[in-house]
Amino acid sequence: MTCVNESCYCREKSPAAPTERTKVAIFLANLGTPTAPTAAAVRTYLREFLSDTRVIEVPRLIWFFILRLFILPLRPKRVAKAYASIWTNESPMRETLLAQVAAVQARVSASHPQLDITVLPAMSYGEPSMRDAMAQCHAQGIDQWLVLPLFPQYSATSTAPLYDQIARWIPQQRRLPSLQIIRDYHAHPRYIRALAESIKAHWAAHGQAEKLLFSFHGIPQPYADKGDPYPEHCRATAAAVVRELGLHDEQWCVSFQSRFGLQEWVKPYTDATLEAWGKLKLASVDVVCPAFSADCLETLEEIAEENREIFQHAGGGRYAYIGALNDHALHIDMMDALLSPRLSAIASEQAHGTLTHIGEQTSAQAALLSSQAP
Ligand SMILES: C=CC1=C(C)c2cc3[nH]c(cc4nc(cc5[nH]c(cc1n2)c(C)c5CCC(=O)O)C(CCC(=O)O)=C4C)c(C)c3C=C
Ligand SMILES: [Fe+2]
Ligand SMILES: [Fe+2]
Repeated sequence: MTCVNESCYCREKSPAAPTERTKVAIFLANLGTPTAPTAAAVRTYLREFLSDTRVIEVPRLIWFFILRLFILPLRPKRVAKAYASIWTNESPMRETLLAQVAAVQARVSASHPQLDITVLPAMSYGEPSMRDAMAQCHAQGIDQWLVLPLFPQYSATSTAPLYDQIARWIPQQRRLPSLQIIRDYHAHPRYIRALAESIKAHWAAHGQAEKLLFSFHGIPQPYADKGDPYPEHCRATAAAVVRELGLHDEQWCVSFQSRFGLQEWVKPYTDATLEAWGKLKLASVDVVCPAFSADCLETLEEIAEENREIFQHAGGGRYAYIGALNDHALHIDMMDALLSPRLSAIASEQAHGTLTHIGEQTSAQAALLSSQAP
């Protein structure tokens, strides 16, 4: 690999061009989903998911009994039915994650041919697991890892479990990789643009509703009170998209969906908002769910079906769900934009070995050097 800067000192002084391309792993990580739309598979999934202390902060012993006596015996049957109603050959989330992996693999391999990049699917709960993905990269001797959790807004309940899994893996290893985790991208211009364009495309095809509802997955209010920045990230995402769309205040609203358990969650609630709008005889509403990078149970069933029923039963008119970004080209562009600077830095290191890149000196440094030249 030769340096692109013709005047660079590394062209003469750097070690011989490496014969092997640096191996890089990109982990595209999402929450996880059951392996089948059956009560047994949903039980296995919920047991793992709801045993995570990041997700459930109830004291362990109390939660052990609630989970085993009430939730795992009762909930899977009902939730499996909901999964069955959205299942294709696969869980939509897993199917989309695999499509995203294939699209990102094609994109980054083309844009960084000097690197040997492997893009892998990974999930916090269920298969393919983050643990297995890490083991695979380790076995292949991949020393450069980039982790992209597909949660645009950071939450201790969604993003942090991936950090935890990596942190638990680290003490078991002797040879550790170089590691970068992209914490969030809730205000990244490419993400905002992808969302705004998907909304505009929906309006072009179906017309614009009276109101646009940004419905985000909720978290319990006490978690936010203790410092989880997630609700602020959600509001910032919505405000940025609204700026891009040029909407007035009365044309849009933020709400939070998917409550679980008895405690208070971040408000306003999506179902209560839609019921109130229905009672006000709102003629039309569009709902978009920016926290979900892939369509899943919470969008295809809860938003597209359950909440439509709530709105229209209360007296509301036309109801449309604007699908997640999934593997749309602008979403893949966004992932490429998040990854590319990091890949370029690795490629640059590969080209230069450990040398400092003096070709990138500031003009002041350059002037000083030339004035000192004999
Ligand atoms: C206290 C419980 C939960 C918190 C906190 C929570 C946060 C959270 N979740 C997502 C994204 C998804 N959650 C999904 C399903 C789901 N979520 C919970 C509970 C909490 N989530 C449960 C129990 C379930 C399973 C379904 C059910 O039993 O109701 C999904 C869908 C997965 C799928 O298979 O399709 C997603 C996606 C985020 C982003 C988040 C915090 C910000
Ligand atoms: Fe150089
Ligand atoms: Fe959830």
